[in-house]
Amino acid sequence: MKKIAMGNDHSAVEMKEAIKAYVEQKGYEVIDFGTNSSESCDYPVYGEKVGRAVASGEADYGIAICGTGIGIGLAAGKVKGVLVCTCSEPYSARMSRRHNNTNVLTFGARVVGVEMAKMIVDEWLDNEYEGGRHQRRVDMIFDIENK
Ligand SMILES: O=C[C@H](O)[C@H](O)[C@H](O)COP(=O)(O)O
Repeated sequence: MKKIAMGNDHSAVEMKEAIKAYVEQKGYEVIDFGTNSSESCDYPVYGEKVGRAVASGEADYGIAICGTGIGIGLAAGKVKGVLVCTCSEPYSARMSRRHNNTNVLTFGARVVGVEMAKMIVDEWLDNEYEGGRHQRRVDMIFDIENK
């Protein structure tokens, strides 16, 4: 069973619960890094946890949610080996898998509703990386990390 690391800040507890149930229903196991409280907290903590789980291989994919998806995505993307897709519509989610081989998806609980989030998650999880010419470009991104 493929594993998804999930993390979120205080703005996205309800969204996380809805998406967690949705991906479990799709057949994934979820590793939930929290937060599970609506008390104000700092999204970099949870972005890093998701990023590290994916980079280490503990999880196959990561889904991280904050108010906009931006801050938690910036944090997850600082972990070496992580490629983040922050998006608010399904087309970008789809293409980020097919062309960019992203391994962490983020979106904003204050930006999209649950049904749009499910569509984004579907496109992201149900599409495969195409490789080929795209691998050269993805390798170039990782080269930047090593400079
Ligand atoms: O990118 C950051 C996220 O959108 C946070 O969820 C947001 O900044 C939290 O804002 P506040 O502390 O006002 O709830």
